[in-house]
Amino acid sequence: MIKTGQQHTESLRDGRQIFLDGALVSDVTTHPAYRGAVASVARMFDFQSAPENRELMTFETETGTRANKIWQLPKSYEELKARRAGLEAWTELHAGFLGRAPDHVASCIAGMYMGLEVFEAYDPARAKALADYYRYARDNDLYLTYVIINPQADRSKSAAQQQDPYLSAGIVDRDAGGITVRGAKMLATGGIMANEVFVTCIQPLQPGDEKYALSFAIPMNTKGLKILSRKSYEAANPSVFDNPLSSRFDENDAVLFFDDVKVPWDRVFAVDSIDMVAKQFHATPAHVYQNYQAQIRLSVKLKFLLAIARRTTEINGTTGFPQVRETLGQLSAEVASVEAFVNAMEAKGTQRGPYFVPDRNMLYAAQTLSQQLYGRVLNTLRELAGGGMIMLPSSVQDYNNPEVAKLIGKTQQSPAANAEEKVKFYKLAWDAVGSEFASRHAQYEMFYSGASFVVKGHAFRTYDWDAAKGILDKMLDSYSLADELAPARAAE
Ligand SMILES: Cc1cc2nc3c(=O)[nH]c(=O)nc-3n(C[C@H](O)[C@H](O)[C@H](O)COP(=O)(O)OP(=O)(O)OC[C@H]3O[C@@H](n4cnc5c(N)ncnc54)[C@H](O)[C@@H]3O)c2cc1C
Repeated sequence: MIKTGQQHTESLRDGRQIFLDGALVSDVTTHPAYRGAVASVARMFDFQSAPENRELMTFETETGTRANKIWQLPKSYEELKARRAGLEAWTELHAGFLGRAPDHVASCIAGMYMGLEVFEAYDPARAKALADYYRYARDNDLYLTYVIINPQADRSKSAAQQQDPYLSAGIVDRDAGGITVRGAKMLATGGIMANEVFVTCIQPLQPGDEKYALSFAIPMNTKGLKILSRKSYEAANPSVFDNPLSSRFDENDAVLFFDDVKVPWDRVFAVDSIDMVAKQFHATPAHVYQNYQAQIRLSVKLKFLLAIARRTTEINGTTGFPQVRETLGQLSAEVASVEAFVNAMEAKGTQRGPYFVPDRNMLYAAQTLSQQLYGRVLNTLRELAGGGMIMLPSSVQDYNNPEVAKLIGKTQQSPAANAEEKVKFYKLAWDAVGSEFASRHAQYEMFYSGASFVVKGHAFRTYDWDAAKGILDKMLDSYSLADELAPARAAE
């Protein structure tokens, strides 16, 4: 099934329990805190279902139906590239500002499915649940989010050692029908407008944490699932002209609380096994595929920010200054490096059984460097802009006052844009660089794939140290103290 925007939007009117500002949200699709983001996701579904995008966005499944390429299991380098083209086109619709657009968790579940034998070795019943779920989610074109982190409380203690044993979501009961889960998870980005959530734990669990070792997926309207939304930037910034990003791409992040939620066995992919919960990400292509998607998204977003940088200098008449050109050159090289990493992940990809998997170490190198890069890029944009992003009308309402509108026309001048164009551009630039929405994005890019020490740990573990060591050893082997002293000793 290939959903339209309308079909997806309707699917969200399902009685889910979202709490915002102390109240229960009755309809996420019309609520002023979320409707802009919901409409943006609807546009993505419309794009994928447009007949002219059929080849770009969809593929034929083994049963002869079409599905979005986000669910595809590439068998070759060429298929991986073709899948990337679909993901890139989709990302351009939101310029990379929907971090957990439907392609992220779909890539994770597809990656888990590519490693189905790991689940089969663990428990054939759980492997069947995963395989059935992959096909179900794909064939119903579901938008999935995930919560894979236990809530922050005392990070020096394990999940079981926290004061409240059900702070982190854990199993409280089980019977022939399934498991019952109680406790919280952070942070369901996009959870308010996803169809289902994949719940598990990616942080290393300790012996004694077995009840937190779970892996399952459930609909967002499951009884007992409470979605505790963060502050809505969209609600605070309803004008598209004033805040073109906050008003339309605030995907939201929510704490999920599982209030004795019943999960049927056919939705449970792992349980009780600390080992399997780790393996589902790292012994299958899941972690690689989900984060490969994230780097594709980031490369689109960085190109968008680079274009803002260039436009800023044109608007301000500074492009010709050598120092400014140097800054733009540096920025463009940094942005190109992320695209280069995506190409390298693909070019160095390897066959894993029937599937083609992007290179793990190239991915972790990209993640390590791009976590540091994002903040630097924002800072460079601030440096190029000066006060232009601040010297702006207070809101679109200023244009309703003829006297103020005239003064705006007089004071907003540029060699490359008229007053309205200049204001329009700088409001967008500020929303990308300096608004509360932008600040949350800086936090997102630093943390969505784990704290930096975690990501660097992956880079350390997967680097081909032997190859590097071989070069060093060859050099060391090419000389010795004995060789150096030999002529003198021979002459003695
Ligand atoms: C905007 C945003 C959206 C997110 N969306 C999602 C989502 O959709 N789904 C999801 O599951 N998660 C999501 N997350 C959570 C994200 O995965 C975590 O923030 C990330 O894994 C880091 O975990 P943490 O926040 O608990 O930080 P912590 O693990 O508490 O780390 C914070 C800092 O504490 C220090 N620290 C902590 N532990 C150690 C240690 N052992 N050794 C050394 N230093 C340490 C480091 O300085 C570290 O940077 C999101 C986070 C953000 C900010």
